[in-house]
Amino acid sequence: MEPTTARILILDDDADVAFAARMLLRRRHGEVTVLQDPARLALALAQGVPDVVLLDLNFTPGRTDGAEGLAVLDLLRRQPRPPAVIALTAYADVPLAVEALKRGAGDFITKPWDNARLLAAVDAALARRSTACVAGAASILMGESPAMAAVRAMVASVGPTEANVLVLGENGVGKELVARAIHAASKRAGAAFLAVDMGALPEATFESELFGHRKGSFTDAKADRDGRFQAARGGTLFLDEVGNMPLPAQAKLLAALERREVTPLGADRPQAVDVRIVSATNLDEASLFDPGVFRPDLLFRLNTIVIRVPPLRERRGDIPGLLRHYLAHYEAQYARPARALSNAAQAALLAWQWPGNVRALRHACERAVILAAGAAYETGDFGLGTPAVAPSALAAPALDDQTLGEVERGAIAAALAQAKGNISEAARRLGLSRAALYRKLEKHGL
Ligand SMILES: Nc1ncnc2c1ncn2[C@@H]1O[C@H](COP(=O)(O)OP(=O)(O)OP(=O)(O)O)[C@@H](O)[C@H]1O
Repeated sequence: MEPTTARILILDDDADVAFAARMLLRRRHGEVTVLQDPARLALALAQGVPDVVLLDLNFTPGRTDGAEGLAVLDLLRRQPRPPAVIALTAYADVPLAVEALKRGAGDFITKPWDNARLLAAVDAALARRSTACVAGAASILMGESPAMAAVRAMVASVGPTEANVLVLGENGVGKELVARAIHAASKRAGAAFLAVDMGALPEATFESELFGHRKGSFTDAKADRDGRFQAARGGTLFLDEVGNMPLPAQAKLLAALERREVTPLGADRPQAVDVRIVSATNLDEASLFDPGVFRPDLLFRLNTIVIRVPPLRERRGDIPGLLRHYLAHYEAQYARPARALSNAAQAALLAWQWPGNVRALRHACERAVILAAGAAYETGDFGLGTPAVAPSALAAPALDDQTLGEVERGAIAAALAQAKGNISEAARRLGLSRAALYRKLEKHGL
């Protein structure tokens, strides 16, 4: 797999830990640097702000209060374009990790980590980093269309309640932004918002990830560990891609939601949980109501309120505003001159089907800002690509005539067709994380 161009910084005083993380991440990412002394961070930042920082919260041996790490986190968050931060904590330190989440870290990993989990966390951080920049802006959910106004009105009215909300919509329509907006409008806004990709949780570790475990409950359980339900205590747990969970996992989630308590693996007593559940899926409603795909009793628990976010092609009135917003955003980010849209480009972008919705529009704007060379943005700068490939055209062509890129494009298109457009499922078939698959979809204009 080709490495990404992401810049990753590991801040950890433990040389062995930093070395292990660097070796692992270097296989997948372009630039991975290590700093063992936080005093040298200012100098490192002056040379460029990384995309992701893995931040140990305690540097001085013997210190466990996390004050040093939290101070570094504040410094990172004050950067003009702050990096995504993944806090590294000792296994017993979940309260400290939660404090880091409240102060702007995007995720946390407990040491010793699971390699697959660390790689997935970095991928997710890279994908979310851009969202976080927008989330910081005043207008989180942009769009002048009546459909978006209705979504915002729903968010404003259900946000302050404790009702569970299910957000429905295709990939890239803004479901996670809606979930964040609900959290921001709720009484829990000061506590953590924790997103979990339910479609990507392996069945074997599902319970321990969500509900935690006790030392010795399985071979690798070297210490007690809280799960996501405990970590989001007092806040909002965002169950993303909830429609992609296998049925046995659905039963376990249902039991936790019904009883409002979870039992960590190996524990003899359940623990009460205090989380508000917002979930999202890109399943169409026919599949969602198919008991062979999704348990009706679980659906009943999750969908107290349903918010449907329509695809961008059904609210084209939002396109001009989103284009203006993201072009200006990337012009500022890449220090590029402000350009107007040519009339032809404006017409083409308005007419485009946007199969990847707002995410694709956003990436198209980034690409145009980087590539544009003329006085105005032209259609070609946006790399709209060819319309979706028909599944019938996906029979594998002879390898001899193809470049590696074409083979990759074909494999991705075939996996998407087999997964009926379900991104998590296609990513699983390809052995990629969702974030990595999104990057490849952009690259190939799919
Ligand atoms: N209304 C909006 N205003 C501004 N930006 C938006 C809007 N909707 C989506 N975006 C941007 O589009 C991208 C995708 O949004 P988001 O991750 O919320 O979509 P999603 O529906 O949760 O996607 P997926 O189903 O793939 O998880 C993000 O970068 C987000 O900032």
